[in-house]
Amino acid sequence: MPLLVKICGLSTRETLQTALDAGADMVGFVFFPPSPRHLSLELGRDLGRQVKQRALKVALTVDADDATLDNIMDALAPDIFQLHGKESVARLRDIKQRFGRPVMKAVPVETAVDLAALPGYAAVADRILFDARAPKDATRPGGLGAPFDWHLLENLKLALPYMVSGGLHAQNVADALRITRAGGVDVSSGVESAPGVKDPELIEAFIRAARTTQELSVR
Ligand SMILES: O=C(O)c1ccccc1N[C@@H]1O[C@H](COP(=O)(O)O)[C@@H](O)[C@H]1O
Repeated sequence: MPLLVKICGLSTRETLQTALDAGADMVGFVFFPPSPRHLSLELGRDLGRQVKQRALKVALTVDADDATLDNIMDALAPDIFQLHGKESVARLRDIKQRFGRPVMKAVPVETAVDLAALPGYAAVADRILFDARAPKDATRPGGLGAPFDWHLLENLKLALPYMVSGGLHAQNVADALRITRAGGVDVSSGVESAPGVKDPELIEAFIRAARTTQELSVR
């Protein structure tokens, strides 16, 4: 299976174009007001049009209600929802039924105990995204540039595609992939010069590093 590379938190036409031209498989748009990457619906609509099916459009939400998801559907027409809050298995099922889109459930990881939630989610989600558990006083549950202990996933057996995120950047993505054997990687802070400010060169370097790892592991 080819490696999936997702660049998340894009908020300008220029950096979205960089991600598309560099070959991102998924481009993520954040709809969560406390985030420095939060998009208005109008900007989401504009950026969504620019994608032109060159990558999958991912709508990142955190415990969003139906009205919010309705608005995002109308503006962005996402290919997949990334649910990054405390959404229950039942809520995942509701969202899939109501919106007819696949869902990627973010699972926060700090210790092995956090993996106990997996069987429930795996029965409904289309994909799992492992991210570092945010500190209790954090203003958001992700996008903090912090990694988790990738060795926790070393012996994972999951009959579902999964991606890894949290504190990734061009210099550590190879190690993350080697240890976790994930089918995809997702980055936000590691391709920014400041919170919410994407850096074109860092985006290109990240995608290049991830693809190089992929080529080496195929040989
Ligand atoms: O990017 C955000 O601001 C964000 C807000 C709320 C939930 C998740 C968020 N981002 C996601 O977090 C992970 C890790 O990001 P980072 O590379 O460590 O900055 C990634 O999946 C982002 O999509």
